[in-house]
Amino acid sequence: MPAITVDGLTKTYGQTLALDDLSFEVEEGEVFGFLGPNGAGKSTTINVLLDFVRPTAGRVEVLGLDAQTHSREIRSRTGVLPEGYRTYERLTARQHLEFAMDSKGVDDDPQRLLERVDLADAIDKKAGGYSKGMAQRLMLAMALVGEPELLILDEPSTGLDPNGAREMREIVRQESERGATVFFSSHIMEQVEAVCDRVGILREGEMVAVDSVAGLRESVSDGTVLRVTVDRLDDDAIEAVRSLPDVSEATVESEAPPTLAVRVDGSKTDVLSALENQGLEVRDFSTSEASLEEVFQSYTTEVGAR
Ligand SMILES: Nc1ncnc2c1ncn2[C@@H]1O[C@H](COP(=O)(O)OP(=O)(O)OP(=O)(O)O)[C@@H](O)[C@H]1O
Repeated sequence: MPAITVDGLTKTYGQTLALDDLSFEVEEGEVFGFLGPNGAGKSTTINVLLDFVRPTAGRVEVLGLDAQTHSREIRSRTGVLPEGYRTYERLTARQHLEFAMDSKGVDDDPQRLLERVDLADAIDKKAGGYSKGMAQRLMLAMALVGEPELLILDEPSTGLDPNGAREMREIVRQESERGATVFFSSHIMEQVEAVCDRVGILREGEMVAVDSVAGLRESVSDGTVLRVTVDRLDDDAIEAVRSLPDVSEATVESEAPPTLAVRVDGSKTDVLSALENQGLEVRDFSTSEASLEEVFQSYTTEVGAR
């Protein structure tokens, strides 16, 4: 049984089509990264999973239960870090966790939970004095209460410094080892690389790719990127490269030294020949695997859209 099933999910807000016939599954025990640029529909999807938002059409199941008719049970078995959630200024970390335990009807150890997120020192301090990163750590600890079967984290690295982001990844890994399914959204590709079994890329309410990070790289990397330094830049030469059948993209990467970045699926020599045939001198070239940023761009920008 998948931990999450989204089938033909559509959500409109007035004239805005936030989700457009979206379908995907997250397997039990999987760490699934849900990626997409701002406004792609990530939070809307998460809000439907938790029944904070009602779908316009489609079916959504979480832990095998209908998200609308069984939202209470789903929430009691799920740890959630919602986007834009605010802490209560006058409550301490301990009180926040006690509140989370009460509302879930479970027992847990606030000290142990706060140690995991490196906030144990602040256990009896009021959240009003917390930095953004501390508040985010506290909210993560609240999501971990009661060893949930499923963790749904909306942009969990928001407000965290690089150390905090690393610790967050470590916690995701530990939770996964314990057997939990983890579903988290991000608009930063690099954050998902280290921890995700699979990644889904959302664009304008549609899933444009679902695969492992390696699989995504490969799919773009028909997308090996060839970097060619030439003696000068020339529009006709760039056009000639673009028109080659194996080239999906050719852009000017730098003016000095004049360098082109060419995404090429087949023969690289064809690219070099095309430039030379246009009277350019090739001074240097190198190839590289598609970076994660390029993968993300390739799937989510107008120009690079596949
Ligand atoms: N309550 C709402 N009322 C009207 N429009 C909304 C509402 N919530 C979201 N939208 C619109 O739905 C679309 C998807 O938004 P959503 O917040 O789900 O995207 P997101 O991928 O989570 O973005 P971000 O990375 O910026 O958080 C956007 O066009 C947004 O403006």
